[in-house]
Parts: sequence; structure tokens; C-alpha cells
Amino acid sequence: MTFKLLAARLIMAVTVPVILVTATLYPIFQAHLDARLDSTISIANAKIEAGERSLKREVNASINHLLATAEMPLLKRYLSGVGVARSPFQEEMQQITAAQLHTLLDTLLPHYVRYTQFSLIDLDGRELLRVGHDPLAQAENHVTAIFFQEAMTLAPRDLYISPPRRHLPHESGHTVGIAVMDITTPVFDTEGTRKGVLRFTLDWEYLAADIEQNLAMDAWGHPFMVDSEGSWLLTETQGPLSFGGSFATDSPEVWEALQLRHRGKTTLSNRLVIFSAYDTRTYHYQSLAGMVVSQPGRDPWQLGVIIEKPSLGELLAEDVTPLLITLLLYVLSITFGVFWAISYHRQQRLRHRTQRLSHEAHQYAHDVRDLYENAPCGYHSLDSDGRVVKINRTELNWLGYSAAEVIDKRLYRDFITPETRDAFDTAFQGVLGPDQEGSAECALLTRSGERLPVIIQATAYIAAHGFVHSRAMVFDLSERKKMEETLAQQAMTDPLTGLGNRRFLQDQAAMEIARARRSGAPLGLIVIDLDHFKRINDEYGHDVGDIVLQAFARTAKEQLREGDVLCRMGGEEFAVLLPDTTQHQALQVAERLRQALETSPVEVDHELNAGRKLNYTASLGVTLVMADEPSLKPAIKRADRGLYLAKEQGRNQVNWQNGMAD
Ligand SMILES: Nc1nc2c(ncn2[C@@H]2O[C@H](COP(=O)(O)OP(=O)(O)OP(=O)(O)O)[C@@H](O)[C@H]2O)c(=O)[nH]1
Repeated sequence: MTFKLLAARLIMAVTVPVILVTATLYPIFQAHLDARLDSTISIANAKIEAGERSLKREVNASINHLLATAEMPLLKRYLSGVGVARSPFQEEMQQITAAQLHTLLDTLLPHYVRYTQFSLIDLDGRELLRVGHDPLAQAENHVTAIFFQEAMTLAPRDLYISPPRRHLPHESGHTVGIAVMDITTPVFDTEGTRKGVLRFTLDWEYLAADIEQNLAMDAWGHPFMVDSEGSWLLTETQGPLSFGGSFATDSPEVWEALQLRHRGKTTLSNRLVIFSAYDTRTYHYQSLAGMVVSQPGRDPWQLGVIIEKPSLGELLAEDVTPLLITLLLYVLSITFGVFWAISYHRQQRLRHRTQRLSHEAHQYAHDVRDLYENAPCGYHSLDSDGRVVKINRTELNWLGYSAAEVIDKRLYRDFITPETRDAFDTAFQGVLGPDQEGSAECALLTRSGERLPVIIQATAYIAAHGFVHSRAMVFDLSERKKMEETLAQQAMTDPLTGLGNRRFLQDQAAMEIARARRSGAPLGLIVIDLDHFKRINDEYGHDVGDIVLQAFARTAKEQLREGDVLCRMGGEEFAVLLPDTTQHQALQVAERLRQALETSPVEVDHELNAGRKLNYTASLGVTLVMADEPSLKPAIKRADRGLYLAKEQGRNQVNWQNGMAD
């Protein structure tokens, strides 16, 4: 359980800092990435613009050359001789002019790398003149060519620009075909008569080289240039497309994006396409050109670059410092988290342990309090005045008071019965004195008026400044007293008959004698002895003898008053104390007893006595206890003498003995 908790906290300690650090750093890196992207876009736009400018500049210069050439008097003079009947002289002059023109153009060509060919075409599409890198090429008829047909409809200074095209290798065996584009303008003779078309063929790869160089942005930039039909216009050799290939098929998603706008940028998953339209027809050239036309459906071109969006990895790879700082932050935050988790876990364990100990301490305190409050003995503490400052529930229950009624309100000695109060006071003085302890056996007076015998054992609680209070244990003695009483009772009772024994008789006699002395009332005494009891034992057995003795006790009690004291003196001899009884009355009681015994045979289960009861009798000596006699002894002596005489005289009779006679 504890390990699981620690593991959960550790996971949290790692996860939370990682989330926090990531949440903090992510916007920073994102902003950094956005800035990098913005700067990349700016650079790309600048490069696209530079590419456009470069292309425009080159084409522009070529147009100016074309128009200037078309305006050359030498050319016009040459054209004036074309298509007209000439004299031999004029023919010679025409050939000289043609040679001069050819020489001029031939001289011009090597100075401008971008040109591959100059050609002058007559109204029938035949080449009048051609200067170029492929001098062996045979003259062509261009009457069906678009550039020828378009140029033939143009006014002076208007011009036609063809889309770049692959210049096919000539049959002569030149196998290298290069990409070229044509710019053409109509030409007129000195009279202003249309005489044909002047065409400059430009090396497209030379024109586009700048674009490729400008847009190849390190490793992540991929330049492109396509016409409005999706034809690839670049001559790169590394890419999947060669000049004239279908970009629309090769990169359909980029092509689709290019269809929507002429300028701007589009995001394709992790790539960014930045592009701009280039329209040869609508550019305002710094030239004297009039209208510019081109092949229908091929303009505008799209010039742009595809770049990989910068990634966080690239960014961090460029500069490891942020990466190191980030890692440091993660390590620090995770370390802090783990440290927190472990210390928190320890704290929790400590807290649980403290709570458990506190709980145990509370439980212990509760147990101690419970033991104090509900102990089988009373506990109390008294201040030096004897006032109750503390008392347990057991003792309060004995007394019948509540704590509120007793504590700080009552003196403990008020709960002690007056008879035992001295003993308590003495013991309490002992606690306050040098012995610092005391004990007393006293009785508590309860609220309901009952007396509760107790023994109080107390000691003093002494602090540095002296006596604080007493500490007393109070034991209930009522059970013990009852037990003592029972034992005392048993000590004075004859177990066979349940009558008091000789000791009991002496105790009772002392009281009755004292009372008789106080009251002056006569006190009678009868001593009874069963007749021939030995014979009963002998004949019927000891058990029957016991039964007879018990029957005697019952019969005798029936004949006596409540205050009379019947005791067994021993063996088959009994005595009766008769308080407040005169001689006459005593003799009457004795006689009544004798008769009752004589007429109360005992039912015994014995073979000798089958179906019959056992008769028995007793002899009785009677006397009065004299007022001046200190004990019962003399009276018993007299009664015994009377008994002896009764036996002597035949038994089953009463004999009176007068005390005065002694
Ligand atoms: N069964 C029984 N017999 C007892 C008990 N105590 C004394 N005895 C008997 O009582 C008899 C007393 O006999 P004796 O003193 O000779 O007197 P007696 O036989 O009564 O003769 P008299 O007194 O002269 O009439 C003895 O045999 C005792 O053993 C007792 O608790 N139970």
C-alpha cells in the first residue's frame, strides 16, 4: 500500500513538472518556429522577386535588342530588296547588304550568351538569314509555326514571346537539345512595307539559371516554374522532372494549390509552397515594345519555391544551447518533483505515525480514565481543607450524587457517618502530616440515607510547593461485613437444628440480663434435656436421633413467643431464655413445652417402628435470672439442678428452682 502510494506520487512528481515545463516552453519554441517560418517566407519572397527581376531583365534586354535590330537601316535596306525584281547591280548590292547583316549578327551572337540563334523570315515563312550555334541546320519553312503566324499579324514594335520549348537536335547528328524560347517581331523595309519576321532564339536554361540559383534555398528549398498548362519550365537535372515534364501530374496537390491564386503561400502538411505568377504579356518592359502577345493558354507562369517547414528538431540542432537549457529545466523540475514526492511521502508516514501514537495515547488516557471512573473501588482526592477536588463515578454512584454537586462544593467528611467521622479525621490528619498517609474504616452516608461500610486508604500527593491533594482509594466493605456477619451467625448456630448454640445463648443472655436490669422485668430460664435419648440412638440409630432433635426444635419453637431465645446447649440439652417472664409464667411455658413434646411423636422411617411414631419426652429445670446476677451462669446452674431433680424424680416433668434459695 505504502509502496503503491509512493509510486503514484513519483509518477505525479515526474509528470506534473514535465507538463508544466512543456506548457511553458512550448509557446516559446512555437513563437521561435513561427519567427523562423516568417523569416523563411520573407527570404523566399525576396528570392522569388529576385528571380522574376532577373528573368524580366534578361527578356527585357533581348526585346530591346530585337526591336533595335528590327529598326536597323541595314536590315530595312536589305528588306527593301527582298521580293522585288533587281538588276544585277542591285542583286550584287543586295548580297553585299546581306553579307553585312549576317556579319553584324554573327558578331553580335558571341557577345550575348543568352542568344542561340537569330533568324530573318520572309512573308512566305522561308528563312532569309540565320545566324546561330547550329550553322549546319537546314533552313526551315515556318509558315505554319505559331510564332510566325502571330508575328505576321503584329504592328511594328509589337512582339510575340513564345513559351520555352525543347529545341530538337538536328538531323546532322547534334544530339544535345536545349531549351529555348523565341521572341519575334514583324519587320518592315525602308518604305514601311511588311517584309517578314525577325526571330531571336534565347537560351532558356541561361535565362532560368538565375531563378534556379536564387530559389535553391540551401537544402530545404525546392524551386519550381511551370506554365499555366502545368508544364515544367526548369532544366534541373537533379529533380524528378526534366524540362517539359508535367508538374501537374508529378505534384498534383501543389499544382491544385497554384490554380487557386496567382500569388501567396499554401501549406501542405509539413511543406510550404510560396509562389508568384509571372506573365510575360503584362509586364511593362523598359523598352519601346508595344503590345506583347504569347502562345494562347501558356501564360501566366508560376514561379515559386517549395520549402520544408522548419521543425523544432532542426531549430534545436542548429543551436544546442536551448536544447541544453530545456534538458536542464526538465532535469531540475523532475529532480524537484521527485524530492518533493519523497519528502511528502516521509511527512505523510510521520504524520500517520504521530496520528497513530496520538490515537493510542488518547485510547490509553481513555482506558486510564475509564479505569479511574469505573473501578470496582472508589477514588477521590481532597484538598488540604478536606474538600473534594476529584471523585470517580463508582464512588459518586455509591453516594448517589453527581460530580457537579460534589466537586469543589462538598467536604468529604460530610459523607461520613457521625460515628465513624473521628476515624476519618484521624486518617486525614495522617495524610496531611509527615507520614503522608492514613487509612480508616468508616461508613459512608448515602443520599438515600443508607450506610455503606468502607475502608479508606489515602496518601498525599506532594509537589515542589507542598501538599497538592490527597489520593484515596475507598473499598466497599458491605460484602465483607455481610460475610463476617454470616460467619458470626454460623459460629453461633447449631447446624443440626438451626437453633442458636451455647455461645449465642451467652450473647443473648448478656443483652437480656442488661435489659432486664434496666427495665426491672423478670427473666426466666428453662433448661431441657431429652429423656433416655441414648436409648433412641442405640435402638434406632444416630440418624433417627438427629431427626428427633430437629423435631424437638420445631415443636419447642411453636410453643414459644417471638422474643424467647431457644438454644441448643449441646447433645440433647437445650435452654430457653424467657424475657419479661415471671416464675409462674415460666413454669407455665415449661409445662406447656413438656406436654407438647410428650404429645408430638416423631415420624421415623425404621423397621422397628413400622407404621408407628416415635414418642419421646423431656425433663425441664426452671428458674429466674436474678437481678444481681452478673451472668447466666448461676441461673443455669440452678436450672440444671432442677433438671437433675426432674430426672431423679422420674423424668418427663418440670422442676422449679428458686434463685432466692441459694
Ligand atoms: N443422635 C444424636 N445423639 C446425640 C447428639 N448429641 C448427644 N447425643 C447422644 O445423646 C445421648 C445422651 O445420653 P445420656 O447423657 O446418657 O442421657 P440419656 O440417655 O438421655 O439419659 P437421661 O438424660 O438420663 O434420661 C448420648 O448417647 C449421646 O451420644 C446428637 O447430636 N445426635
